[in-house]
Amino acid sequence: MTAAIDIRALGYSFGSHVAVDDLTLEVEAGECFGLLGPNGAGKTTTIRLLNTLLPLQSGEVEIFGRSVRTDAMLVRRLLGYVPQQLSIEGALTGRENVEWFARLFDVPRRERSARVDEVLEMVDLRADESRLASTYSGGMVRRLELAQALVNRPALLVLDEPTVGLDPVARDSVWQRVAQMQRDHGMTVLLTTHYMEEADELCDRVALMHRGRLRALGSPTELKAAAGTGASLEDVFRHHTGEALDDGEKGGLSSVRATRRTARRLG
Ligand SMILES: Nc1ncnc2c1ncn2[C@@H]1O[C@H](COP(=O)(O)OP(=O)(O)OP(=O)(O)O)[C@@H](O)[C@H]1O
Repeated sequence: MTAAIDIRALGYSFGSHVAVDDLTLEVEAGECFGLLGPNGAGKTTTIRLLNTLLPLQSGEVEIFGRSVRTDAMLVRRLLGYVPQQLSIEGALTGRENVEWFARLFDVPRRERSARVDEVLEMVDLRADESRLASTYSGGMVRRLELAQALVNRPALLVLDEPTVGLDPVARDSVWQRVAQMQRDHGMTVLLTTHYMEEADELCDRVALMHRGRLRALGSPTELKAAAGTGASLEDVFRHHTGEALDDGEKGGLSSVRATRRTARRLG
């Protein structure tokens, strides 16, 4: 069966700095797959390579058998993407934001209105669709971004740190939506998160990245069992790298959390 994501010997450098180093990884169709690691591990670079936002330097990536190198337009049609940075427009209403994406992704004109209704329903924002997005809470903004990413009915949903900076209730609500959509639509989901307990609960398999390299790959249960009795995914990471997960660069996890917290409300 064709893999949803097939990454082979992927490498990417910013000048002399190696961000992704010989990464080989397959994600199966229908899987919820977590890419985990501290700041600077190379997760966002990997995601930007597979969603065609960065050009490949070395290695190959195929999405459902389509090469990102030669079939970039087809790959984009297969993908929904929620980036780390906010991607919604505060001066538009929630509904207008989703309509804008529907146009951008060529959802046929006569289907647009029904599709927008459908995704706003999925993320529970129908009642608030006429409010300006600048009045939304952080959790509502993230759910609106999910609706945008889903409006072209992607086979693969890619989420880069979708819940960092949100409070536990808002995080839970975003994850519940993702899990439900995956169940209901058989979508493949690739996500990055700093929240190990969530990765543990949601992901069928995870890859631990550290300094651009793959350090461990497997189901959370397998990885934890191999790291010792009672081990958590944090322990698994320490076991494979000798470092704690929040020992990354740029001030580590707390600085990213702070960044997202300030970005929580638009306007
Ligand atoms: N545009 C850029 N120019 C130079 N270096 C970059 C650039 N983008 C990323 N890097 C560097 O490449 C490495 C990998 O960064 P990347 O953003 O992929 O990591 P990450 O695992 O996603 O971390 P984070 O959670 O902070 O986004 C880091 O050392 C980072 O500083």
